[in-house]
Amino acid sequence: MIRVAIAGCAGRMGKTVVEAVGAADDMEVACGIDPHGSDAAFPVYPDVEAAVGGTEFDVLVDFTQPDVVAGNLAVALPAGIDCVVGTTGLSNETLERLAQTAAGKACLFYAPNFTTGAVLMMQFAKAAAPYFPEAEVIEFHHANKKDAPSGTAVRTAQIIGESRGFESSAPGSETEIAGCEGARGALVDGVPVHSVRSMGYVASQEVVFGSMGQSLTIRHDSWDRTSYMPGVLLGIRSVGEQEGLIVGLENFMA
Ligand SMILES: NC(=O)C1=CN([C@@H]2O[C@H](COP(=O)(O)OP(=O)(O)OC[C@H]3O[C@@H](n4cnc5c(N)ncnc54)[C@H](OP(=O)(O)O)[C@@H]3O)[C@@H](O)[C@H]2O)C=CC1
Ligand SMILES: O=C(O)C1=N[C@H](C(=O)O)C[C@H](O)C1
Repeated sequence: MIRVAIAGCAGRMGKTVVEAVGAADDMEVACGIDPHGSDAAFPVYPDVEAAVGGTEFDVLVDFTQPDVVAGNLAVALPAGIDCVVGTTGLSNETLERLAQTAAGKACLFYAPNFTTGAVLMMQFAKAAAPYFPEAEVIEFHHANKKDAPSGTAVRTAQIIGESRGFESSAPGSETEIAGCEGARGALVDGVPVHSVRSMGYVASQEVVFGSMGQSLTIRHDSWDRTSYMPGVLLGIRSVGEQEGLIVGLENFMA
């Protein structure tokens, strides 16, 4: 049995992870971590330090918020606890620094998106990028999302920037004639990224490539948070055999 602690267990993703872990044959919810607690059948602690002191567990899953996750990892990793992180907003440099605190005793696995569809969208974008001088990302999320742009959009833009190997001919975030600031999006690694927030969405993204006379649009939609659960469970099952920093679910997909 893999004993799993879930940080953010009372949140939108945390609740779904509690159900998925509880339904899996090879794992159990050891405890939760959330400032408001819950009426759950497992202990819920106010912070990770209290959880480490109060309950034994093998893996910490984190779906909290950008200003919380680094503190959680700074406690769990030096204690030798493998971490599966979905919380977005941490830079690559911060992830690398935190992974080093595990000193080879634990794995830090971060996936900006746990759906297979979004991973494939990013891989298709990587393949397309060298052939199109123009690329833009439009992401659509529910109105309660705290960060913008999304972690998936940032990762997609980084992949496009790395893969295309040339400077974009897109105008970037400037317009030739001054209009409204931000109309051309935020530039991430030379790729304009546009963030839409509406109660109508869970999470969607379009990657729009262009060259003379043609465009290619790659789109992914998450309609329900259960879409992330196979990826989260795969991460929990995989980290025990790993150490150091691993970024992206593609590392574990067969
Ligand atoms: N990688 C992926 O595939 C996905 C990543 N995400 C990311 O996961 C994160 C969470 O998203 P979502 O579930 O929608 O957010 P929610 O706001 O619904 O959930 C976050 C939970 O964490 C709680 N929390 C706040 N502070 C702490 C703390 N110090 N310790 C433990 N828990 C704390 C919050 O409590 P309170 O509300 O009281 O502050 C809340 O219950 C976001 O960064 C989002 O981008 C989301 C979906 C998929
Ligand atoms: O906050 C969300 O909901 C999501 N966050 C992740 C992100 O920032 O990319 C993953 C997914 O898009 C849902």
